[in-house]
Amino acid sequence: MASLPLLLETAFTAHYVLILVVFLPTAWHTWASYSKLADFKGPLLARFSSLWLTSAMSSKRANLQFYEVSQKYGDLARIGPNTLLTSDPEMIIRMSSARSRYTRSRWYSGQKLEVDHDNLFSTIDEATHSKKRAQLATGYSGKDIDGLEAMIDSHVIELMNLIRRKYLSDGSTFRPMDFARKSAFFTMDVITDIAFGRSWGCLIADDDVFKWFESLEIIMPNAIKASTIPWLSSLFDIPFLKKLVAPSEKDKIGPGKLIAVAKEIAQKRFAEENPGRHRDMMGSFIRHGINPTNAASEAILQIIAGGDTTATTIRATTLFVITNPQVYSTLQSEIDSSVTSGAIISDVEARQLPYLQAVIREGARMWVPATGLASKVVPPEGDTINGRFLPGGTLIGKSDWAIQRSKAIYGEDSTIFKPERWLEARGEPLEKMERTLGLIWGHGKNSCLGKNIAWIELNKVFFELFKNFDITIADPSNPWKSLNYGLWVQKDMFVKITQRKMSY
Ligand code: HEM
Repeated sequence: MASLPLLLETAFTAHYVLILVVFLPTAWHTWASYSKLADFKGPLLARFSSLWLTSAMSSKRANLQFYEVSQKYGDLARIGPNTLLTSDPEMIIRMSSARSRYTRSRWYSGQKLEVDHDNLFSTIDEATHSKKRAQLATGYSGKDIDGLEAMIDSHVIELMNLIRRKYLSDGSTFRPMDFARKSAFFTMDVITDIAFGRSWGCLIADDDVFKWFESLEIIMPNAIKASTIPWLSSLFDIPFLKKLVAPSEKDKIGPGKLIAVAKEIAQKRFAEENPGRHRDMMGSFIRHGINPTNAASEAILQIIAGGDTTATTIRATTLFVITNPQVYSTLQSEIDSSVTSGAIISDVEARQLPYLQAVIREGARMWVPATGLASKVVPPEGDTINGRFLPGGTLIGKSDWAIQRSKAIYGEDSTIFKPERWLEARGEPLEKMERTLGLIWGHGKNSCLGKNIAWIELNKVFFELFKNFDITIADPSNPWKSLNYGLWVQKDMFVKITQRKMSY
């Protein structure tokens, strides 16, 4: 039988071995990652671990957490052992300009929907990304697509018809409408029409066809968390885990259904004799050399990238307009004085209405639709910004709320909704505002390809909504549920809508 001293000695030895094998390497690793960016201030937890980022991404108000950090710790704040947050517009431009040596981080690879296949957005390799962008750019510009505007018009008409059919209130009857859901139906119908050549018909059915939005509310927060938090994203590198959580083409609803539809449509196209002859988005991609697998992936991406982002701008801008009486009446006066017929306004005409344009810009500024970190990687040789050295491999994400509420750029009243600022500013200050607002779409080699399409939708939908209807928020003390995960989950925005009398 072992003696007591021998047992104690063994226990002590094991203890030391444990310290040597586990504690010291962990301590060394923590110290090494802390000291790499010791120069940059940020929340205490963030200096040593991903815990701060994990908690921010789980808070449902990540945009505000980033904003607070930027305000407290300045232009380059530390939000993780290897992650900085920038609120400097020039830094965003520097990282994404055409010749920049900064690259896309693993955050992007978390944005793919299909387990084994990258779309444009989830592609990290710079050369592959720029080759794909070149194949897709003409289609996205709208130049290759016949009848883009007429198609968007048809969905604007469906939205107006839905309101008239089911949601018009009058003196004695209140028919509340969830504006959050219906604006998403509108953008979904437009984007599925663009991507697939036929819309999902959410507005006509007045239904969440294929339970897309229901599924998105569950999937989106987790997907964005997984791509933002380094330890979570490494978990999903394990093929078994990846397969377990990824959507399946066999699903009858949600993202799995979307993948199945996209693949079916791409297969049918490529089975045709001359698949590139169609004058629609997929036809354009095919003419520019895309293969069948990528054609399906890019159609899926359009829906993810272009549906809810545009819907967020429609909801937030509408909320700001209808809760600002002076803005509301100025906008309606401009609209009323420019109406000449019952037809849907053309994009060209809408772009000439200064107050409408100012309202859309201000709405997009106040409520940035895509607030994910979208972090870029400092090139291996490092970089020096305002005399501070950024080690190679550091991740740099963006703080949209801080950028778009900058007092230095937008003025002392930058936190309020004031479309007039776009009409009052002149010269260099206006140029700075425009350049900074442009960053809600990203910049340069990483910029949004759907900007033009989104702007056409916004122009038409606001003009027609405020031309035809008076809209008030049903419960001003609780206007909507708006949760931020990098993208937004917005719901329960109930409004009262009444018909306006037309004078044309
Ligand atoms: C208000 C509406 C929209 C906003 C604010 C928006 C914003 C953005 C942002 C911030 C990015 C990423 C930039 C980066 O990586 O740094 C992006 C990428 C992208 N967006 Fe949009 N977007 C909108 C609408 C749309 C629409 C309607 C479409 C499709 C028709 C679209 C298609 C894309 C695509 C394909 C990319 C990937 C570009 C790439 O990786 O090279 N977006 N968008």
